[in-house]
Amino acid sequence: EHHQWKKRRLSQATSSQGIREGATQGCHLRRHFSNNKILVELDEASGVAIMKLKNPPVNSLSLELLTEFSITIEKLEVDRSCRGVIFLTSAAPKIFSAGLDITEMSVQELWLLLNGSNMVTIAAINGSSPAGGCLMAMCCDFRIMADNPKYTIGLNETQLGIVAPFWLKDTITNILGHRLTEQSLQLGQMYTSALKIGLVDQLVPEDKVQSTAAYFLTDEKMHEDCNTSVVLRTLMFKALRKNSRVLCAFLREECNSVPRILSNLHKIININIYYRISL
Ligand SMILES: CCCCC/C=C/C(=O)SCCNC(=O)CCNC(=O)[C@H](O)C(C)(C)COP(=O)(O)OP(=O)(O)OC[C@H]1O[C@@H](n2cnc3c(N)ncnc32)[C@H](O)[C@@H]1OP(=O)(O)O
Repeated sequence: EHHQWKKRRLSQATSSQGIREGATQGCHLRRHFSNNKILVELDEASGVAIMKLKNPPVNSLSLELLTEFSITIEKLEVDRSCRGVIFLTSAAPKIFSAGLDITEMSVQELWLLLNGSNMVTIAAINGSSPAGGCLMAMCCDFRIMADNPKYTIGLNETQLGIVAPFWLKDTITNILGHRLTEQSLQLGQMYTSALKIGLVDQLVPEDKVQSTAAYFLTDEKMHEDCNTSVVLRTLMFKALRKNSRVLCAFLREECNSVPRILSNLHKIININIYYRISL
């Protein structure tokens, strides 16, 4: 299975299909990376990359999508004009992702990539998000979801007869805590009230999901959050997850220079770039 994935990945990387420079819109230079299943729009002025899944009808995580996902993340990781933010969202209405395409490959590579990423990642969940769709969102640093009672999110693996592996359990435990995770996995529960249990960070009207994700990076949001930038918060997260002393020391050093950082968002962005390089 892994061999098949590697083979596909290699052939797609070498064919390099669909990478093109986009047009200038106003004074903002936008670059579009596009392949069959993933659309990326990178705004060079803000350094914000929006990554859209487009695998109709339900955005299932097929082998092809997962392969393109890996290639895209790797490209963004090394792209200096991407200042570390992805809004992961769906190009289709109503469904964020139906999860793994059951007939195909493991989703573990996606988990490794998103968890190991040095970029700030935000899931803009604009529809239902069962199983692998939920996993993908949980691997992001923040989750913004459309406020629509028809949309559910959760790990329904048990209902499908799949035993959740330890890494999936650990991911949800980090977010929900131990007891709620047990309940959630035992029942294979899908939630309509994901905010209440903390599975998502914010519910917003459907047409505001993407703009709210974008707002996370602004100075206003930083001031709202007690003058703590999203980048520093994310560094803290990642340091905790990786439990790395080096990373914690680096974070402490950056926190000491907060007043200097606060005055200028670009400095924060530079820190993030430095952080990425220094790992
Ligand atoms: C050990 C490793 C752990 C990894 C953890 C991850 C595991 C997984 O992700 S397993 C997959 C779990 N996914 C689900 O349980 C989703 C099941 N689907 C749904 O709940 C719904 O389809 C929906 C809410 C996503 C969408 O509902 P709706 O808009 O009503 O659309 P339909 O149900 O009519 O579906 C349209 C079409 O899409 C096909 N489809 C749905 N889900 C998947 C899928 N996961 N993979 C492939 N195809 C899927 C569905 O069969 C329909 O096809 P047609 O009948 O041919 O139109």
